[in-house]
Amino acid sequence: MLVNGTWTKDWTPVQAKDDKGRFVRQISEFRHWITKDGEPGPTGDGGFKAEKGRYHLYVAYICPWASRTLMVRALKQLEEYITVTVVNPVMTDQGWQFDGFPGSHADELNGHQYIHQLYTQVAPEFTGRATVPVLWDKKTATIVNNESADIIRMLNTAFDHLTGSVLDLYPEPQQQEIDQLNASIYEQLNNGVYKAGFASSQFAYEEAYQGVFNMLDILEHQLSDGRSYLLGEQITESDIRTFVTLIRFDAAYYGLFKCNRNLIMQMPFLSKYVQRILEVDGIRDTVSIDHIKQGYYSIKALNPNGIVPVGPALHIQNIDAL
Ligand SMILES: N[C@@H](CCC(=O)N[C@@H](CS)C(=O)NCC(=O)O)C(=O)O
Repeated sequence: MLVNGTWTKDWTPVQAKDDKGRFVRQISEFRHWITKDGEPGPTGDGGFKAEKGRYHLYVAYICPWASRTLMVRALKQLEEYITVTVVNPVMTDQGWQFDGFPGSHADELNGHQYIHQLYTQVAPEFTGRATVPVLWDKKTATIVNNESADIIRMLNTAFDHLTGSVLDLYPEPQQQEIDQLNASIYEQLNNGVYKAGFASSQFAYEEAYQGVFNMLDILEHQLSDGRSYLLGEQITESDIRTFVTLIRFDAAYYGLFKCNRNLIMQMPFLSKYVQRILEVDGIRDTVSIDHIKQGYYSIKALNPNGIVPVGPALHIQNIDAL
């Protein structure tokens, strides 16, 4: 991580833990919003008007938080509006690195070797972890936002007048329901798998494991009435947040993070749901199972020899082509 703008060696995945050995995630620092007219959003400063070609996303295919921004970019037809750089999936002792792996890119925009250099370019005294996603403003050469929850919400509306997109992932009448569902999905599932994987006590691991499968059971049940998406026939933010964890589950979390009561492919409604979302236009391109496996299994603290398991055989259609 960066301390007063200087990279401290020996990257470790655990950011902080509480007195019971629970994994604690860092709060994101850059919180400006792109808006239709450049007016300030709910947090941060104004000046970030929606414009074609002005903004850029730095992402990792391994990262569920970054992937949700890619999903919304695809669903909201923003591919022509926001450019993307994908980092190398294998974490180095200087964190995320550019280039050198099939499917990853050089940093053509800023010419850096590591993501942490973006942070110090903008904030020379930055202290904290250099995370992806990073939403970058090419015009003012700064970080707009590094919190994926904000990024997916701003992308849902800010460019609609330019793109003509009518898809609303956070429709007004369902906002309360979506917020409630998102909160439990985040706590028990999205971050729950990390809490299981990075637990530093048996207690913290088991608590997280229970949460993960409790949430999966709830979602499996919710889908069992035949609905297409969690809240009905319309895809929403909650589906995006759920999908990014489900698509990584069998390939990485089941093994590496010890979330091993069962695979997602053993849960019939959830497997069909994953397949359904994967088939939505543009989504398949946001997933790389190769990056996911290589990336997670390169976390030395959990897998010192870096051996990547061959299985499990994934029963998701066409997943091998990803
Ligand atoms: N709150 C952030 C979390 C992002 C995050 O934790 N990203 C991880 C990858 S999955 C990261 O970049 N970690 C690098 C590090 O911790 O040094 C978001 O949702 O945007």
